Amino acid sequence: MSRKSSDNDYSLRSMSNLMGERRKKVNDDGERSLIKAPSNASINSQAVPANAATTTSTGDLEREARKQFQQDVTPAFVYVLAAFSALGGFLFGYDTGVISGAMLLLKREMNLSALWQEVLISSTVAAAALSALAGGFLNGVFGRRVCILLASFIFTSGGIVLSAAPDKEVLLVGRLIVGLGLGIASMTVPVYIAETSPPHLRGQLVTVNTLFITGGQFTASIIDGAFSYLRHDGWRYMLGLSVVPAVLQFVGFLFLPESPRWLIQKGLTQKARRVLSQIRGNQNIDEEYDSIKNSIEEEEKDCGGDGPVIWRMLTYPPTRRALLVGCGLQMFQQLSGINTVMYYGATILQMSGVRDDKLAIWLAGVTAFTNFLFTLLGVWLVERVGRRKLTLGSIIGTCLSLSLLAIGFLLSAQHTPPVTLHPTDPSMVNSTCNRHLLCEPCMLDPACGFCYRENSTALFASSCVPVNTASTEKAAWGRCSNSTQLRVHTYWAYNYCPTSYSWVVLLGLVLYLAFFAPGMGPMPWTINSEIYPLWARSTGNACSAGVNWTFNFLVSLTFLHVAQNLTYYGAFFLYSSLALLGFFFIYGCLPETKGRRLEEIESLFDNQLPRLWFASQPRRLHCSIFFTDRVALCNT
Ligand SMILES: O[C@H]1[C@H](O)[C@@H](O)[C@H](O)[C@@H](O)[C@H]1O
Repeated sequence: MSRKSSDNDYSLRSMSNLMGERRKKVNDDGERSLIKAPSNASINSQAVPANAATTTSTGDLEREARKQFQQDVTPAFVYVLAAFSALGGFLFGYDTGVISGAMLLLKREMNLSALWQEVLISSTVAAAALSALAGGFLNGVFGRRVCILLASFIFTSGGIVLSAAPDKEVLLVGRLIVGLGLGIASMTVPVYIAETSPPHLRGQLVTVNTLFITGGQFTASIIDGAFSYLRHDGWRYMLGLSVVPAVLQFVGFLFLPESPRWLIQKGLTQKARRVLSQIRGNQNIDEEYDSIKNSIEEEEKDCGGDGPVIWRMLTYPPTRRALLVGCGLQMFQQLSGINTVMYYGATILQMSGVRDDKLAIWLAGVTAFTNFLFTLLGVWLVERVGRRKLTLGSIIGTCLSLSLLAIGFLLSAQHTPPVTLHPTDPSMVNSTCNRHLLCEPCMLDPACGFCYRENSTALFASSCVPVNTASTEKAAWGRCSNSTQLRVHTYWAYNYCPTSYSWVVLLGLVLYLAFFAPGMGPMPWTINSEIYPLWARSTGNACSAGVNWTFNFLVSLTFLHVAQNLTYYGAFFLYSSLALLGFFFIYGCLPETKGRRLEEIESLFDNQLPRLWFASQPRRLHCSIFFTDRVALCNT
């Protein structure tokens, strides 16, 4: 280290220690409650006396210096912890994403009916919803580290069962096992990262977990694309490869420490001190240790009472409100339709003119990549603009782009091509396909597809014919059942209609991902990892993750039915309205948690829900976090 920088370090460290001493002194004088107390509307900028101006600017300097100091010495170990934990996020994304490509091969090789395909896809999500709830209990009793080890062990076993599955029943068992791992990992990893990160990096590091989720989804689509050429057993590699990150995480966590907060809660104070010094490098940990310990003691007094944690949470107003906000965020994340856009992305791109069916599997990758790319933007923004602004901006953009998507589908439906040929075949007698006179109703009927010819100026010779039950890539009979003929200006459109308005839909899709991915994608996970006090953290995260998986299950399972009943534009207008509802909910209820210590955040929920956010202005944040001695000033 150069002399200059070590001098710098030295002075910053002395300043920090000095500030620590001052805080400690105030604490010793019995003012400790002020760290937590200034939560309510009693403090605002006007309450600061006139002569506070100079104090404030000195305060700003001190604050900057302190921030700089913290940033300069954040030990690399914190990043190692976050990266190994976020492998859980990667597996979340990989295992939910890989199945769509694997299914294309599986349904052919195992002769899967539509029902079996649906069961194999949704069983994992349903198992995740249940195990996320159980994860709350496991986290509280055994700790975060054991739960992450357990999840990676389950992922490994699930991957092995899936890759070796001799029949569809064993496949189902494998998918259920993977779902159990998903539920536990999805609720534990954000909590572990939040509890081990320093406050100024917490949002960013927890958001990295969602970056890993979307990275897992993107990797899954690449692996799907690569192994789709391996017609025989390609799916075994797709499903089995998840074992690699799972084993890596398991081995890594054998050497990584437990969350210091959980250790203090369990009374393992010496061990907690050791872990804190390890993860904070050469920083002074006394202050952080005392603050965690004090808040646990206070929590025990405050939230007293007996009974299961969920009951105590529901009967104690601040945690009840936090739970409502956390679950609401997760519900609106899924109701904004992310997973329908993820599944439907390839079809949307097909509509925009990419006709090659073989490309479909790669096209899903484009959507996944866009989601990943914009989540990266979220990692950059979260500590700059804060959680609240980022989430609000994201959901309003999501709402508008969903409307644009809907308008694109509406325009396509209004200008849908007519059916001009009505070929007869004995099988048509019982088919619904010959009743459709336009492409739109033909496309919405899962039993039919649109077969047509096209030259550079027009579409002609179109018919609505039954789909081949073994493969939706061609028709059951006629021109579009013949792969050779399909190559020469004859096209088979299943699940979409050719349209000249596809660019509107495509624009809507890109804008949707650009708005959703930085905010509504990661923030529900990030915010949930910070809004509950320690005693309620595992249960709160278990409930909110359970809500996320439940709505994921409901939305993806009902999407095709909703589209059939309301048409595609109806479905996307519905998701857009739900996102608007989500905007009002977030506007009224979500406080800013950026930069606060986990121990302080509980006080943000002291107010009635719709007024919550007024209680979270940054000025008070600084009063309460850094200048305990000045809180008295702020309070006068
Ligand atoms: O935050 C994640 C992310 O946005 C994923 O792309 C999505 O598939 C998940 O359902 C969601 O929870």
